[in-house]
Amino acid sequence: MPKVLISDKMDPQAAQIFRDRGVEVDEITGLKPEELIKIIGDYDGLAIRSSTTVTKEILDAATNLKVIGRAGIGVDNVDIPYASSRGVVVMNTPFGNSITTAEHAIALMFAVARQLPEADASTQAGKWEKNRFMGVELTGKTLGLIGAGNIGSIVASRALGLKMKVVAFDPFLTPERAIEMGVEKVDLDTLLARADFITLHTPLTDQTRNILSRENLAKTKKGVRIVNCARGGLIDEAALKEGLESGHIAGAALDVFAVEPAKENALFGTPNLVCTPHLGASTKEAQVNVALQVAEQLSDYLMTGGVTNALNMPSLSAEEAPKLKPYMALAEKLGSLVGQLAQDDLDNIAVEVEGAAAELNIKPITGAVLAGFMRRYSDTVNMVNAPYLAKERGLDVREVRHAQEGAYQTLVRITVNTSEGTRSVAGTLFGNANPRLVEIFGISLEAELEGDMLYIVNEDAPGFIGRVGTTLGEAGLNIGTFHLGRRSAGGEAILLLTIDSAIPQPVLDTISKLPGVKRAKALKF
Ligand SMILES: NC(=O)c1ccc[n+]([C@@H]2O[C@H](COP(=O)([O-])OP(=O)(O)OC[C@H]3O[C@@H](n4cnc5c(N)ncnc54)[C@H](O)[C@@H]3O)[C@@H](O)[C@H]2O)c1
Ligand SMILES: O=C(O)[C@H](O)COP(=O)(O)O
Repeated sequence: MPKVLISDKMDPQAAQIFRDRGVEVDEITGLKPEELIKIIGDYDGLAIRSSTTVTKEILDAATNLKVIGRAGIGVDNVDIPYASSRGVVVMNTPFGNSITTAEHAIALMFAVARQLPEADASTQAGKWEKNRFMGVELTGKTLGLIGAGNIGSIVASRALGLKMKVVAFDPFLTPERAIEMGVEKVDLDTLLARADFITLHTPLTDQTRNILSRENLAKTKKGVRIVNCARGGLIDEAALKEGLESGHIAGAALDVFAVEPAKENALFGTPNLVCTPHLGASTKEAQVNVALQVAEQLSDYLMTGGVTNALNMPSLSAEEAPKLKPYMALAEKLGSLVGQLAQDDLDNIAVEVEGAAAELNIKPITGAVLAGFMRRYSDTVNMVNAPYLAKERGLDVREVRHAQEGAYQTLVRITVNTSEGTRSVAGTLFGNANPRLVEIFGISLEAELEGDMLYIVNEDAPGFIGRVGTTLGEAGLNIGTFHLGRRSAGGEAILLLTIDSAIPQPVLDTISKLPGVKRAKALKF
């Protein structure tokens, strides 16, 4: 039974879903990194929010870990490249808390426009400072959205409802989508010059880090108010403090900070600053959503192989997974066959699907081909890290679909260009379930790729098969299955045998020296 650790506070329904789906679950929150390192080796899955940081050291200790699920959106607390290189799938729940977070951004915008926290504190202190708090209306003001994805677009729709004008800077926002959202797409400098309010809704990346830098803050309109409900590193906090103190920035509301938990921060106490402790996603509704989603996604992956919302692997729905599984088994075997037989250090591989296979999601099939193929370089390759390792090695991967059926109702073919020319192998599924090799280097040959196998390329000649049988027999090796194909009578032939045990090198050497043998190789599947 797979085992999952929930290491951050999560709605209790998550644990219940794991149990209902046959996954063992432990909930241990507040662990220090060294404590997590000690126990993580026991788990197949890890469910987190933003408090657990998944570092290289934790991943190195996570010897059984297959999947990390983030109950929320931001995954900047997970070393995704390293998780990928270790074959660990990383998933998030990209929509579960978007409305809640957008509402928090709007709430902060009102709070900063009307100085609500300070007015509240003053009133409850008995001061009745009616003349101290003079706010601004949102109606008619320009909101500058930096990032117009899921949350940004919800903020835009709410702001339009409040009769604001919305301009958006997002390099990936298409003009059509901008029109659909009712916003004006602008460049960053235009946004900075025109916005009365700026809200941030991008992930923290190398491109967005410090997007509101000192230089960019200086380009904002005097009296601008800034709301950050995305990630702390997006704003230069020291420059923001100076802007607030000088009065150039009329107010700022921050839910997120460069260093969290932000128990101390130079910004605290600055005038016209409103702060919340990373509460963007903290509503009952959002927490139920993300907890249910993450538990379902992790259970699906661990129990059925279904992949949803993965950041480092193509999606594979729980409905698709059973259909694709036999194809992935076939693809992995074909990839492994090519990897074992390739004599060159290949820099290209093409995956072609034909007939029924062409109607399926090709990405998992390609992932499986690469996993099989890349095993020639490393034993720890799987579908998650294979595409990354392939990219690292500069392997050019091509995918081709042929909707038309050929000789087989469904076919997967792998082709590589080698120094000796183009080579391809192909396989099909018998009964939609059983992977079979059907062609190897232009020769028709049907075989199951299973266990220890012996591959021989020879000149077709009388008595050859007998000599191979005798050599194996004399070495005490039992032939399980026997498959033969040839280009033409007397031409090049391929012999593929399953042997009940591994083939010792001296036996292979003897076979290689038999008359007519061009190549003999032991294979393992
Ligand atoms: N405060 C919270 O509790 C809380 C809750 C949920 C999400 N978040 C954070 O909010 C942010 C946005 O989440 P989302 O769901 O809208 O993400 P999203 O992926 O749907 O949208 C992000 C948008 O940013 C845009 N973008 C990327 N690079 C950019 C750049 N250089 N300049 C401008 N735009 C750029 C993308 O094109 C995309 O449209 C994330 O950082 C997420 O972690 C915070
Ligand atoms: O990216 C997110 O989903 C938010 O930052 C929420 O973080 P939390 O789950 O720690 O509240």
